[in-house]
Amino acid sequence: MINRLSRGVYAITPDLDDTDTLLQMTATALSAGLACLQYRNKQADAALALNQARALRDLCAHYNTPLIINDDAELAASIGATGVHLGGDDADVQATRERYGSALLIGASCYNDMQRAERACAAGADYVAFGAMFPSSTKPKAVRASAALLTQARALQVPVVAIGGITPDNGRAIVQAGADLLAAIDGLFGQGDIAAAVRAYQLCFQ
Ligand SMILES: Cc1ncc(COP(=O)(O)OP(=O)(O)O)c(N)n1
Ligand SMILES: Cc1ncsc1CCOP(=O)(O)O
Ligand SMILES: [Mg+2]
Repeated sequence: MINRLSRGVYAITPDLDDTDTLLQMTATALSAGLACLQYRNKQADAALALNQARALRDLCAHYNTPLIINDDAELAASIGATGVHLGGDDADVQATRERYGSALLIGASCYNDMQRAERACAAGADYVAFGAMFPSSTKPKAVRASAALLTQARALQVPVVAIGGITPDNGRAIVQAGADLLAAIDGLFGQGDIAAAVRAYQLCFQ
């Protein structure tokens, strides 16, 4: 079982109804080398989410890449995903850890709040995520976080994820500030050449 994410590119899927398109785009990203994939589809009903999550589980297994399910620990556990990502409107980290034990890796949104990150780690989170680092076209109303917070978060001793408006051009400074993983939606799946975009983000870690 994967219990710690490697450094690198953390791709998050866009809201796509068309499962063939989702799988084709995601396979392209996976083939270029991701540290992690998150299935996030805020528009999907339960049947579509189950169908897409299962298909992504099989694809991620082929590429030996961890799959995180956004928002829904029950879905994550039921399909045998690596883990779940939980934010402020989602289930509590501690309750999720108590319910699923070590079966799920748990990631926690910490926005711009170091105390929230400390609480999440104390409750059993396996990684902490901060952001939005920059204006995000995907989530324009997201609160903004500073790069300095990433540096402080190193002390938590779990992988630090940065999210929100991250591009290959601004990502290097974010890695230098302390991010272990760069999470992106539009900078990857909004690009004409998804594999080239993954490789461009990878350069931020060199
Ligand atoms: C890696 C990562 N970081 C942050 C988020 C945002 O989670 P949340 O605040 O619960 O918002 P939604 O994504 O559910 O709209 C994330 N999904 N992944
Ligand atoms: C889910 C989420 N949480 C904060 S910003 C964001 C969206 C990230 O998408 P993008 O990489 O397109 O800015
Ligand atoms: Mg959420």
